[in-house]
Amino acid sequence: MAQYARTKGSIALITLTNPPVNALSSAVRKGITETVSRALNDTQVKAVVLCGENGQFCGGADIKEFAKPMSGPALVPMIHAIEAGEKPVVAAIEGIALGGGLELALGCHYRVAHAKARMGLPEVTLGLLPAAGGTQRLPRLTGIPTALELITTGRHITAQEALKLGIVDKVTDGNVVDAAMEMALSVIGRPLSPRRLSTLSTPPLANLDGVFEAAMAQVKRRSRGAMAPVACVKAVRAAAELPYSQGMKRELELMGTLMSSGQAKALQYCFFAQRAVGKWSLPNGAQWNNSRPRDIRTAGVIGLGTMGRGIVVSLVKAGISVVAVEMEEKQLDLGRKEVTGILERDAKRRGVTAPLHLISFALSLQSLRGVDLVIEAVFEDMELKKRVFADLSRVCNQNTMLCTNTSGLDVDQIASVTDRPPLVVGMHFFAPAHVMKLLEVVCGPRSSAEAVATAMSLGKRMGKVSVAVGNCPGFVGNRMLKSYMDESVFLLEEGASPEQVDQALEEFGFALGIFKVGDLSGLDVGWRVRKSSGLIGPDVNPTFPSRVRQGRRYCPLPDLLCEQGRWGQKTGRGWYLYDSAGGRVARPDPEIQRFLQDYRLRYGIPSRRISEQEVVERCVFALANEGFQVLEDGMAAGPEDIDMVYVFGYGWPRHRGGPMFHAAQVGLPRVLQRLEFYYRENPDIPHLQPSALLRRLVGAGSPPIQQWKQYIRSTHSQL
Ligand SMILES: C[C@H](O)[C@H](C)C(=O)SCCNC(=O)CCNC(=O)[C@H](O)C(C)(C)COP(=O)([O-])OP(=O)([O-])OC[C@H]1O[C@@H](n2cnc3c(N)ncnc32)[C@H](O)[C@@H]1OP(=O)([O-])[O-]
Repeated sequence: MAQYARTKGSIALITLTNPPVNALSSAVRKGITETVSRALNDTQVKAVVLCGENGQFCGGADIKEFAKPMSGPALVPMIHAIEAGEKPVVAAIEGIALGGGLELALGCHYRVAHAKARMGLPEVTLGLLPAAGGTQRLPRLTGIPTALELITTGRHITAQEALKLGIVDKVTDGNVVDAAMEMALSVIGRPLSPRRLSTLSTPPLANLDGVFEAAMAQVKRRSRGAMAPVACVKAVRAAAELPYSQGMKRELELMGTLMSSGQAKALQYCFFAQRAVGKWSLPNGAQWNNSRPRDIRTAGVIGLGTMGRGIVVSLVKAGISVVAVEMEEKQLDLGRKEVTGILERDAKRRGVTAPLHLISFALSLQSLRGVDLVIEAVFEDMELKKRVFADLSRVCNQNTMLCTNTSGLDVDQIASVTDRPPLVVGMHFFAPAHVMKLLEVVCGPRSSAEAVATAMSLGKRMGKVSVAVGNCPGFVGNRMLKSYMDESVFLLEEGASPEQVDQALEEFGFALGIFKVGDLSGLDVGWRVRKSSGLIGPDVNPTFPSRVRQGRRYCPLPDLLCEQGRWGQKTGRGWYLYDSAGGRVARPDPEIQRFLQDYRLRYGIPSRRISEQEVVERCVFALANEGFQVLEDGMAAGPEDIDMVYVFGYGWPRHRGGPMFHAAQVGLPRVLQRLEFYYRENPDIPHLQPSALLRRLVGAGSPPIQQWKQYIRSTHSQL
């Protein structure tokens, strides 16, 4: 919808009205087409100002319409009518001008932006490209290199940067519509052809081939199999080599290859899933829009190890004052140095002052008496955590919320030693905590709606994607990861090599294969967890460790590596070899090949050729199968929650949507059939046995993922 008004005598003011972001739905496109035609034909009107309602210019095409057949006026001719019109049109950009919204503004003859406005062409993050002339007009305005960078990254830029790049003509701190009116009045009568971007030639560029080859190499390296960035480079190249009309044909052609692709569907699913997980609900009816979060102004963090430091930095960057506690002087000084260093480097990068005034460091829990919320990040040991929570319960004010950063221990057990179980939740951050976007908010059976609401909104303030999950061993992410990791080592037993498995998973789209991830995070971490869970103990024969533990198949390979001091990067050798302890570059280790051959011989395991398909299917389908079990156990509210955990916490390739979305895209009958096949081959691996929910969904004709919740029969949901 677009409103029309004539103001200042000769200016037509067209206002986009489609809350919350004035997306260019078919109704809005119809409204713009009609009002622009009215303004161009109204003899009283000398110029036009285009703006958006509610302090937002335009969030681009309506993503919700992509799944439906196209209706209403098309964007390209709509924008062309504005540009070709004989009256100057000024875009008044407030809030956001993104995607089709910026393309609309690029079709205008002048652009005025409010100082706080943000602009960009983020289509690539939706698996698409700017298909309303953005790939042809932007290069003509900014030149090729800038257009390539903005279109292949999809990043948002500030009004100041847009002014510097020549994308906007003026930036104002005042009322942007007034400023646009002023500009409109000032340009009446001036020639418009120099302002029609489509008629301009793209600024010439030396070494054109070199620039595009480098850009293509970079997007291929960065996007690990994603199609859209590659298509974006090709579309911008058309702007450099072809006249506008042919360039537009190329843009449309390339958009056609993306629009119906599985990747675009996956990325658009992620867009809405990321917003859906914020709309949490609990079995007792409490939910995101009926539970008031507390306003957290002060926080305490206990334990300044790797996790604690990252959590302090994230809290401070969210403007919260923090008391950072560490029991030992040496550890406290180390933590202070690290935290201050990270904040200063970050502030330098952003050209601001580091908010060091928001942090204080202390050696005693007493200093946490008055804070609103405490996050505990001490060593992953239940007894230690219980001692800390019992002390906190004594020291902190009655209303202080107590949160644990445990990565898998029972939150309710920790809560049980306090005087306030309803105010205890898990806030499970991912390393490095000031970088990784995922936050698992673990709802214990006694956690109150207020506590969950507070943790979820605090996560959002810290720039995290907060996902509410149930309290079970490993919660959602680590619980599912166990099946994936187990499958990867079982494949080594049967004949694969770490490089082969990692290569298959990296080609699938993971940033790093599972064995490189193991070496990065330290193989000794999992070793300690297996010891504390009783999987490894004095009863295990050290020379011929059993391959059956707790009644299921077990692979002792990782334990045998750790016993040899192969802990990964930190010791310079793990599944791979590194130049030195702490080395980062992984090289295949011939010793590992020999070690695996000896191991198979010793256990009489026939080695066989394992295909890339089998590697991916067994790892990724095992993950999804456990995901179905997590849903059935009520530990995640829906498939979106699981998928966002994996996209934001475990490096799952975003252009594949997430383990559950991927299973839906492959086709649930196929996933079921493959799992049945692998389970028949390996009856001693229970996590390959297809989950009841998967069977039920296939039985119901594989309904779309958005309807899966109806088929979940969780008897004891926690969410
Ligand atoms: C031809 C052309 O070349 C092509 C093809 C295109 O143009 S493709 C489209 C390109 N445009 C984009 O990629 C911009 C996408 N949007 C955003 O990045 C963000 O939304 C935001 C604008 C920066 C605001 O962030 P926010 O944090 O303040 O609020 P929110 O929670 O995110 O959003 C508030 C509500 O608005 C909904 N929403 C936002 N943008 C939307 C859009 N473009 N279409 C439909 N709905 C949208 C969103 O789902 C949520 O709904 P609900 O959950 O409340 O029901």
